[in-house]
Amino acid sequence: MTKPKVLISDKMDPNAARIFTERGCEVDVKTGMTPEELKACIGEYDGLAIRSSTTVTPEIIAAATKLKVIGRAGIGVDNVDIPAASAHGVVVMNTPFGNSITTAEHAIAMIMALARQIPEANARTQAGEWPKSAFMGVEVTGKTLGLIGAGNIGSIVAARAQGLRMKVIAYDPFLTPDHAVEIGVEKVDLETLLARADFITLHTPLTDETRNILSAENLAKTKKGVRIVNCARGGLIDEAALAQLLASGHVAGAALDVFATEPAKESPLFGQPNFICTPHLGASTTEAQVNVALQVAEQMSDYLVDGGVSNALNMPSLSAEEAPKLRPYMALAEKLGSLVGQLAHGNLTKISIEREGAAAGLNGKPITGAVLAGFMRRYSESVNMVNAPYLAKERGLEVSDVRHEREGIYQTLLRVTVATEQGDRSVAGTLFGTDSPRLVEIFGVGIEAALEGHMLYIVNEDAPGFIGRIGTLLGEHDINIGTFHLGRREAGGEATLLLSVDAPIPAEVIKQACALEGVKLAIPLAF
Ligand SMILES: NC(=O)C1=CN([C@@H]2O[C@H](COP(=O)(O)OP(=O)(O)OC[C@H]3O[C@@H](n4cnc5c(N)ncnc54)[C@H](O)[C@@H]3O)[C@@H](O)[C@H]2O)C=CC1
Ligand SMILES: O=C(O)CCC(=O)C(=O)O
Repeated sequence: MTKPKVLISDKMDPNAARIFTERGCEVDVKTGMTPEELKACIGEYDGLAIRSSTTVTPEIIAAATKLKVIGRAGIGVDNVDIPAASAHGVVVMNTPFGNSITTAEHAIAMIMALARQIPEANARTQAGEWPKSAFMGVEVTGKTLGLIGAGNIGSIVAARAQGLRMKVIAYDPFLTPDHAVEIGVEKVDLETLLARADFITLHTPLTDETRNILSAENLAKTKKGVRIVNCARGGLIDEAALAQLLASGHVAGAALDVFATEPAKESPLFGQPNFICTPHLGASTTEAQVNVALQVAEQMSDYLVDGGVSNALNMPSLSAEEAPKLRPYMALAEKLGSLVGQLAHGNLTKISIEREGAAAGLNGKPITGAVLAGFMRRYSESVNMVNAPYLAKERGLEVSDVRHEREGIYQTLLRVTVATEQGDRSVAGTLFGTDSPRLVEIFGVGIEAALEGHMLYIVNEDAPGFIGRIGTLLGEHDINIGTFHLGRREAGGEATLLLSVDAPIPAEVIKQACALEGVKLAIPLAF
């Protein structure tokens, strides 16, 4: 088996390359590439591991014909076009906790540096000035810290700030009152935070809602003498307005680790009084970089080697422990989805997945993803579990997942039903022996078969002589029958025949099969 190939395109702790190699991947490390260089080589790789320097645009993704996973050794994924990745079936993962302590500590360091103007005092002292009377700081004890965003990093900042005896208030629409109590912060609205905070720190992702959250208008509502820290993302603050307020003295200090445009080579903020900045160093500690490198390499290898999915932003999680148990179900689910997609006609707008017996106790999302991957193949060749739910949504397909704890005849069963203009059509399957996927029912007819390779589905009048006729037709065209399965609801009604053949059946032969006496329907299938 060929090894999955991974490209590390940003500076990353060497532990990442070590883990990839140990887990059976081939690794190339190529940092500092231009977008054109990346585009030229990305087609070779199954995995791409990045930090913040590589921007993964739709053009890069379009060129990444083998790519299965993008791993961000860090938290923010605003440098990855997730909709484009999803549409191409590429999983995007991050490492949501590996650098949070480090980034929170950077924010605290910024608060302390601003309170005592340490960078400027340091520079002027080393320049031989000894400017003792030029610097009068403020204590942080007893001051109010306003957090905008109280997720992982915001919560750690809150805990550290409480240790410094600050009062912490937070604006975060998704912070529950219970969690606010748990982390010891007062939940407030943005207006209140702006009016009350002596220090403001930002800890949100950059989204349409948070972009420019500290706009000129909102900055003007802050308390005079406020100090502002941004170790989250550039674009959260109006930098020009902040520069003006620093110059006027309304804002007593600002510290930015991140800028709207990076690398920030020039800015209206540079040179303003009590302005401090660092070049996106929030996550730059030895500890954090080892954490995120190990984690991203483990996660990406889990996916490329074993199919485990964790911390994916565009796919349900599937732990490496869970993956082996779910894999046969996902194989069955994909086959049933594919079968119903090949058999049902017309405009299909509803699909339902029922899990019965043992299957009811499993993680349903990967099973649903696999059914959709099989089903959506009727519309597009390049469908997988990542892009199938997006394509289904795009087509307005209503998807439901229903669990039945009861066991029927089978100890475990998956049933996939589509709503067609002629009514509901459903197929069902189970796992046999060593987890081998088997069809057990097709459109209400009990029929037991493995869904593999090339097959032919026939509905015919249940009358003597038909098996001979179809056998003769296939034999005349040198088509060898592998397996043969029959089923019917009642004698003398309609019979269903499902057979496997060793090679694809030409369209002309299908036409002749349809013309055989008693045949109502003949559809070639492929799995
Ligand atoms: N400077 C650096 O090197 C680093 C920067 N970061 C940045 O820090 C950000 C925060 O990271 P985490 O705390 O781990 O993320 P998180 O997802 O745990 O927390 C983000 C919080 O922002 C809140 N939020 C979302 N929309 C909001 C809005 N409109 N107003 C107020 N709050 C809102 C969410 O409810 C959530 O609680 C990341 O998105 C990343 O951009 C992360 C690591 C390093
Ligand atoms: O990788 C880095 O240095 C930046 C980290 C970061 O911004 C993040 O994790 O969101």
